[in-house]
Amino acid sequence: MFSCLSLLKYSRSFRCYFPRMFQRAQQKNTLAYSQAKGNANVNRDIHNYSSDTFQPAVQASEAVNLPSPQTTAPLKREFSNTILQNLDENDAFESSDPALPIFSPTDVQERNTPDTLHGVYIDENDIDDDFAVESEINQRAIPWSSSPVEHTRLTGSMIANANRSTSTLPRLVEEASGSPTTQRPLARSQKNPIKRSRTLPWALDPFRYGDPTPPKEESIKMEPEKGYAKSEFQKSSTGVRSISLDSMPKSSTVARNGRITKKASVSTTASKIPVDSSLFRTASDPNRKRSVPSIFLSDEQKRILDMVVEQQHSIFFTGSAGTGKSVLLRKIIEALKNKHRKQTDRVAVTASTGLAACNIGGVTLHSFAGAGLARESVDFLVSKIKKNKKSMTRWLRTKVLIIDEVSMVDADLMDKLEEVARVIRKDARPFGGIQLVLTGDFFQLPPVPDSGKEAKFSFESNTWKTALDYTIGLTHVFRQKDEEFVGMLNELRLGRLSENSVRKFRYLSREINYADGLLPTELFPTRHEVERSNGMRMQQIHQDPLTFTAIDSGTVRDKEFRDKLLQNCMAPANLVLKINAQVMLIKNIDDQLVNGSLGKVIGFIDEETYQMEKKDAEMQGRNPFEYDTLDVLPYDLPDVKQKKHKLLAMKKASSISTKWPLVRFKLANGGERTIVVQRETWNIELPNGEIQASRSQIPLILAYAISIHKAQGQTLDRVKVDLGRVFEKGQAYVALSRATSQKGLQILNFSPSKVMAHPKVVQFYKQLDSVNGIPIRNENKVKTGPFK
Ligand SMILES: Nc1ncnc2c1ncn2[C@@H]1O[C@H](COP(=O)(O)OP(=O)(O)OP(=O)(O)O)[C@@H](O)[C@H]1O
Ligand SMILES: [Mg+2]
Repeated sequence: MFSCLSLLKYSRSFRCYFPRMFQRAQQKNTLAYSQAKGNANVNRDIHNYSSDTFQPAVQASEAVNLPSPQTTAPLKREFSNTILQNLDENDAFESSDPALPIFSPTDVQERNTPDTLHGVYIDENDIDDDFAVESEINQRAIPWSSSPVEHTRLTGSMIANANRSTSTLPRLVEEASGSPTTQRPLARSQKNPIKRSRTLPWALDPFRYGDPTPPKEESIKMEPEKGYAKSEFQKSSTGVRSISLDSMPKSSTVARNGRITKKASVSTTASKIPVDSSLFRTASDPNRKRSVPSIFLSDEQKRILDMVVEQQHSIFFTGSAGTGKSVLLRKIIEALKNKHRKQTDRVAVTASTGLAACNIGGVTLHSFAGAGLARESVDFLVSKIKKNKKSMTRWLRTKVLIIDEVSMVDADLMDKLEEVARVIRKDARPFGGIQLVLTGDFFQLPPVPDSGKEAKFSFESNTWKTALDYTIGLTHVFRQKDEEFVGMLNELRLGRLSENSVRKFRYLSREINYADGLLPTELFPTRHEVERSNGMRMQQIHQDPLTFTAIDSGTVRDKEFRDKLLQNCMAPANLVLKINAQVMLIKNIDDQLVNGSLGKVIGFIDEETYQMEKKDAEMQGRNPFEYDTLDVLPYDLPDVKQKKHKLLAMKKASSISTKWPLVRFKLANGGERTIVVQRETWNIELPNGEIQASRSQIPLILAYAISIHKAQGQTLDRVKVDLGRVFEKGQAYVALSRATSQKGLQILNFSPSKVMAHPKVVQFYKQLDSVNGIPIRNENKVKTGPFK
């Protein structure tokens, strides 16, 4: 009788005639599932934060009686909540008040408008379905461009703009993708049943824990291939069931012996690269390396890649700043898109904030969901999504949902979207069977709460317990090579500093004089301070400014709305440069010139002048542009006739041609390279390939100052941080962990009270740690237990 009823409940006609009841039954089902899962999860999870990194710091802090975060927390919490309640995501860490990060009542009111509180989101009704797809025209690649051809592809209205301008950019058109077709909800493959075990038996890093000094040899031998090993559950002394990654089945793609060569790694190549004597590398240069730096994933990164792509597990991977989360995420996206290359809309690339989304070429989680700010009930959100074909299709087609910077996603949003997914996809499994790939570091910037509410971290959501198969931590810090500095940053991360570290951080207040004259980038908590600092520096340069205006395009035609989407983009709408201005590259160009590279504008140049100088230099056997500014060029020529000819040619060329900044970059190895910097593209792209908004701009920003919010994710060789106005938990850690070394870091107003870790986060990571203990590591071999 009971089973007959159950059958009836799930039959098609039952669904048709009693949809609410069906929905409730599904929810009940999942709730039961969640409860069972939740219980199982008491014993859950992984860790990576061995007591090596946690405990000594804590004890040391207690020993010297430093103010703990707990003692200062209530005041700060109140303070930061006041601010956070009234901010949108872009302004969350950037007050408009120069003195203090507090807002005036009008500011608060303005910022409190519903559509700004959660930053950018897409109202699907704003998108024109009938956006005309333009055909491919003139694919001529520019031979002297500093940009890879694929970065100069134009879309939509960009083409019209580009055609109107005198730009010599190649007129390429993105191949437009058609609207996705609605399909039946697809469940996750039955071949990959969801494993509900929690693990964190992570390999301790050979560099950090085995031998503190990196091996001298050219290559570092990683674990030998073990092939497919049976998943092996082990019981720790605390009764925790853990599964070792080492015993996870490995696919052939990543099970191969991982050999990381120093040469291949960005972080280790620098000292080996000779000073670039050719200075110019143009598209026609055979030696020119294109695209992003070639990075070989470490063994732990490869395993996560495998677990996501081949084994299709739902995963949260974390790790301290600089452990390569973003590098790994980009590889995961690439691999998943390749895997689903015929149906790329199966992979939804999203991030909690517009800035993070723009950095990975995705959309915000809100935009993906198509549920606006998602403050309403699940029923309301479901009906809203159902009314919009595009949103509906997205929910039905998505197989993998990637969320970057998940530390800034609120728990309530997570739970709502999880339920929405189940209801819309008519699939009672967590998140309607969508595979989740989450990444971020909860010790960095926290979620922005709704007005009047306290923000809850996503790890506090029910979804966290039910939808994730594994929580995995990356342990090897790539950004800093100095073990001592890594240790100090770890203590900072936890908000517990030893006396020794406090002394060392205080010592870093000293002035640093850089022989080459390039100044460190200053990081500030508020946007106002950033603008003031950059403005002041630019004023001191007595040169004519040149403004580079971004060419924006995309399927969103409403300019205001598109601007809003793009306001989080690292590339500004208007870039004002002057000769001698200090700039920072915001895209990876090749192995040497990467996001964060510092340089100085030495001139503005058009193609003809560039080619002419290159030719002259070749003929004279010298390096082209070996002068401080372009002004000296013609006068340096020995022959008067030649000089005159050149001046005339330059005049002619400059009157008709677009000029680009010629920038002399400082390389990590101490050398220099001078390149012409051309436009690159940033896209805000929906899973179906539709580019909602696109910005084509010179990949440079003024490097005198940037906000801590914008610096999140960056790697910087020269940094100056004033902690005087830091007001949010995680801010000091985010700011200081951008630096690659103590040598290139100056800290003003350091105080242990500025170092605040959220107690819930400390607890979250501590729990993970104390549940599973430390995996024992023996040489290069990872042991699966027993755990302490
Ligand atoms: N496998 C690798 N080999 C060599 N270098 C790497 C590797 N992975 C990451 N890196 C380098 O380490 C630095 C930090 O990487 P990444 O920005 O991905 O770290 P992250 O964990 O995302 O840091 P954050 O939390 O600060 O955003 C970058 O310079 C990156 O190029
Ligand atoms: Mg990152």
